[in-house]
Amino acid sequence: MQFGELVKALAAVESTTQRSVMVKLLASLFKKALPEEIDKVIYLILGDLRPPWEGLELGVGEKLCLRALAKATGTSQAELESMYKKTGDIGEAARRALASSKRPGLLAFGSQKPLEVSEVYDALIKVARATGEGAQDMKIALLSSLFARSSPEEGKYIARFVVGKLRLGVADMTIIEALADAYGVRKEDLERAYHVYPDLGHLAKLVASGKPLDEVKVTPGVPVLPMLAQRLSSSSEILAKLGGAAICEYKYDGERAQIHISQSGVRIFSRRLEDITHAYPDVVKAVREAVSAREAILEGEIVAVDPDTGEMLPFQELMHRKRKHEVAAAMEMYPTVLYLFDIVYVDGEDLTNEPLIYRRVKLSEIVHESDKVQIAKWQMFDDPDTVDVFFHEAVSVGTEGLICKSPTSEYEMGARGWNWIKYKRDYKSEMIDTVDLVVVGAFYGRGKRAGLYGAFLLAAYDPSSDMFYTVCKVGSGFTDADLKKMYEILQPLKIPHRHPRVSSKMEADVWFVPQVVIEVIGAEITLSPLHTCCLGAVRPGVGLAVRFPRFTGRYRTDKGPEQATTVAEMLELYKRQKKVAQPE
Ligand SMILES: Nc1ncnc2c1ncn2[C@@H]1O[C@H](COP(=O)(O)OP(=O)(O)OP(=O)(O)O)[C@@H](O)[C@H]1O
Repeated sequence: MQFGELVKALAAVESTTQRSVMVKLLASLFKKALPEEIDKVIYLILGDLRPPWEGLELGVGEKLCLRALAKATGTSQAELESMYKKTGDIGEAARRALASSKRPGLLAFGSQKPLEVSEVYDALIKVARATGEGAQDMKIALLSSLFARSSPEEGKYIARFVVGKLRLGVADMTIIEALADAYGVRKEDLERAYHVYPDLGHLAKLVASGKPLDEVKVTPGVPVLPMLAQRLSSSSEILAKLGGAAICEYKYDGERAQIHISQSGVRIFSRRLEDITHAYPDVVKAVREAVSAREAILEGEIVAVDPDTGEMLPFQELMHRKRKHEVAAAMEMYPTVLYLFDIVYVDGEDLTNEPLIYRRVKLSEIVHESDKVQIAKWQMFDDPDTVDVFFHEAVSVGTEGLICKSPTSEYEMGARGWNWIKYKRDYKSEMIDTVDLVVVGAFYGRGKRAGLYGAFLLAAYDPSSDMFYTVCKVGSGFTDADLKKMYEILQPLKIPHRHPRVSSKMEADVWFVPQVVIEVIGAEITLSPLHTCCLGAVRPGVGLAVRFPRFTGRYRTDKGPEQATTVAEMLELYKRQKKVAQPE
């Protein structure tokens, strides 16, 4: 196909206001393409040389494009820049420059063979693949000879394409419809294939050469469209919707990761199927060590954790991974844990049609849990009250709530069905004041904190029973000096068992006589079945906990344990918290 033909179709697509006309225009263009070039036609229309998840980038900025144009047309760069500024469209600048060009040293346009789609595509691939030393000059040379051979109208689209501003508004679904129309295949079949193998160039080639779409299979290295969740706000509704029983999993607050293990190594894809492997070298390494499979596709959530305590941090802390040059530092300051919750494929076996409960078994067979790779915490329930208790536990330890799943459901690629239902809070609260809590136990530290305590179990005081009730485990906010000091002041208070005046569901590594009081602040006070403070006061079976607690740095030596924050004050603080609406 001549490139001019594609350009004519693009101009027509651009001028139409009707989506149905757009589909028709694309369909008639596709009909004219040969099977060996249809993929190139499609990639050019979509504005990416390869499916985006392959991560091939042209590496051409506006400056470079203008330099190539200057070289091809003999127009000065300053003039090109001012044309661009005036029109706001690099394509228009290219068109004008080519139209008025004297084409120095080259044949006049029209006296040479017209450009073919394949030639343009192949040249652009070369531009993309030029890397390393001399890459810039190479890219300019390749582009300028492409411009030199193109008509003004062709140059317009090439310029827009290379700087990533094609902006035709053609979406993947538009292409799917046009392909269905052009080749007489069912749109649903194409959609299904697309969920399994989201590469429209590849699929178009199959249909154009008359190959059946059911040959398209789940393939390690090629991301599948992720299964998504609906949302409901009560556990009874959720259980009813799921037929009475549900696998409930912690809903971790991090970045969704589709992890592919194949011959070519480990690759990680985001929720939007971008290749995010470069941001998580630590996850790649941990997966290699923890997963025993030659090939697999796993699904999980990458969560930032406090390097000293291993406790989960809010999602925002992952943002430090987004800039390439910051990844190494971010790995130190914000290490991650990968929580795996599904498996789509393992060693030649496509698991998408297997029930979740079976996939869960497979997952635990091939994953050997470590500090860095764990299986998402889950439990099966058929009673709304116990779901709620699990939900409060999940929130209090720093997750967003639960994802409740039908135990018998398949892995539905690309679907937001009712087999996965998220259960989050509508409101988040904000802790309005610090609290002074008593240290009743401690947990041994790891890594930098080895030999000291890594976290402490804290309690509030109840004057009516003269007992201490636990309310959080805190490891954040302590400097190295603080940790040493804590170890020293607690040493004489060590006892071989829980103090009789302490009520706790948690098992600490070390117990103390309740005496030391420290000041703590948290993100909020939540319900939690893990702690005994105000147990049953708000809901049966659950107490109160400080979520994301941290030491403020203040030792309340002025306070004895009986002057610590009381359980009644905790309840009051819980009730008086500011509620802020949770974004969807
Ligand atoms: N155990 C789990 N099972 C499935 N997803 C989980 C789990 N834990 C955390 N998640 C995350 O929760 C996301 C869905 O919920 P959420 O509402 O937070 O995300 P969203 O981007 O707003 O919605 P969605 O991804 O459904 O469009 C999943 O995409 C996944 O990243």
